[in-house]
Amino acid sequence: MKISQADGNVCTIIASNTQKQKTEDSSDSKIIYLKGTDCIIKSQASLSAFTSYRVGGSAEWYVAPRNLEALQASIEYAKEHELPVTILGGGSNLLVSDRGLPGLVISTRHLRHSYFDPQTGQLTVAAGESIPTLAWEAAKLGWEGLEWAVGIPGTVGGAVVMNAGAHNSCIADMLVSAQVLSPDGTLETLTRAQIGYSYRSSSLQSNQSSTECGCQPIVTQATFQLQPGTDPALVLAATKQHKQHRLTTQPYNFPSCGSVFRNPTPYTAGWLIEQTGLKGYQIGGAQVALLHANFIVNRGGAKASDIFSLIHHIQQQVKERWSICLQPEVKMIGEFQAAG
Ligand SMILES: Cc1cc2nc3c(=O)[nH]c(=O)nc-3n(C[C@H](O)[C@H](O)[C@H](O)COP(=O)(O)OP(=O)(O)OC[C@H]3O[C@@H](n4cnc5c(N)ncnc54)[C@H](O)[C@@H]3O)c2cc1C
Ligand SMILES: NC(=O)C1=CN([C@@H]2O[C@H](COP(=O)(O)OP(=O)(O)OC[C@H]3O[C@@H](n4cnc5c(N)ncnc54)[C@H](OP(=O)(O)O)[C@@H]3O)[C@@H](O)[C@H]2O)C=CC1
Ligand SMILES: C=C(O[C@H]1[C@H](O)[C@@H](CO)O[C@H](OP(=O)(O)OP(=O)(O)OC[C@H]2O[C@@H](n3ccc(=O)[nH]c3=O)[C@H](O)[C@@H]2O)[C@@H]1NC(C)=O)C(=O)O
Repeated sequence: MKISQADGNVCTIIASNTQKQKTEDSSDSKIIYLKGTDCIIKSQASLSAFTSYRVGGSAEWYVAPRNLEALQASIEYAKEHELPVTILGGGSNLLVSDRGLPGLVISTRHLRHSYFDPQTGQLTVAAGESIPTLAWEAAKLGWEGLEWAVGIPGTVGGAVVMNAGAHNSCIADMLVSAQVLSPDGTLETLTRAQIGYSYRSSSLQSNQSSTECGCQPIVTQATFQLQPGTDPALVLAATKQHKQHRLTTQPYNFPSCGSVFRNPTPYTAGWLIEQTGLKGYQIGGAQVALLHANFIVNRGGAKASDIFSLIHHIQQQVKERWSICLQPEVKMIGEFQAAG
């Protein structure tokens, strides 16, 4: 991002009676420093680099707070300016519109800390920590419980909200509690039972990612119950096996969001899509993966609209052939134009 220093266009705006923010303008971007924090809010920040599909337009405003205070200040800023808020974790389950997102996108990727408590076997981690990194760290310590999670390239927050899972395990199996920042600004600790989990679903998932003037509950931290005390070599071996299985059954060589659709019991989406003859089917740069039909991969230069159109094409074809409506697991956010 270019910031024009030459025109010296630095101004101060009053966001509330008590808080001042400084802004620097340039022709194509603007930066706002939130007073009392090390937080910078940028305008027109491209989101494609922050999503695993590598597509999508820009956030009207973007911030990546490094601590709870900065997160709260960001939310206050959004409220004061009546900006809708979208929460971005690792962006590995998101399809962001080519037109970008209005309002403030809050990335949790800089909310970092982790503590493995050997007394309790509990792992307490901030929302922005990487799930696969934690899985490898736990394995190296000889702690069992997260072997299945390698290869899921998301954050703790995203995994808690999505109830990420693989190989017959999921986050709900090991979550003790999650710390959540509510839209009214209060912090509360929710137990697994309070979160209400089911397959790839939780009560923390909002219907819309961008909510009007305010935001969805934000997971700031989670505690998982693991089992310490195993020979690290054994846990590492199991973890490597899971990763290897993924590499042979799922396409990791092109950008994707993992499974596009939830599995409709008693079928699997991949099987249904393959049996419908759609493997390899392509719209623009978006393709039904050859290795796994429930993955759509960006073969290069795909637009979000290509992926969106392909999702709809798959749904239509599978409905026609099997009378089954595939439900997307991927969260589509921003404006999309349904095909006629
Ligand atoms: C190659 C590949 C393999 C994958 N394999 C699997 C798999 O095996 N199993 C599986 O379950 N998933 C898998 N996924 C999908 C994805 O990684 C998971 O859904 C993951 O949990 C998403 O986490 P994230 O941090 O990237 O969330 P994002 O994609 O950033 O966000 C997902 C949703 O959660 C919300 N959100 C994110 N963080 C927070 C927070 N802190 N507070 C509140 N809301 C939040 C967002 O607003 C959004 O609605 C895969 C993806 C890829 C690319
Ligand atoms: N198709 C897609 O759209 C995308 C796929 N991916 C894939 O998702 C997976 C997860 O990605 P990513 O989040 O980068 O996590 P990785 O699993 O690649 O790495 C996470 C951490 O774990 C460590 N680690 C990795 N392998 C081992 C090992 N064998 N032994 C010990 N430590 C290890 C890494 O250390 P070190 O840094 O030392 O290697 C790193 O710190 C990867 O397979 C990646 O290729 C990721 C993003 C998008
Ligand atoms: C990747 C994700 O999660 C994955 C998770 O990694 C894996 C491993 O546990 O199991 C689920 O996939 P999946 O049900 O497709 O698992 P797989 O073992 O690959 O396939 C299931 C069955 O479908 C068949 N299959 C799969 C792909 C395909 O193109 N054709 C096909 O016929 C397989 O032969 C197998 O009999 C999760 N997907 C869902 C929607 O539940 C994700 O959620 O993003």
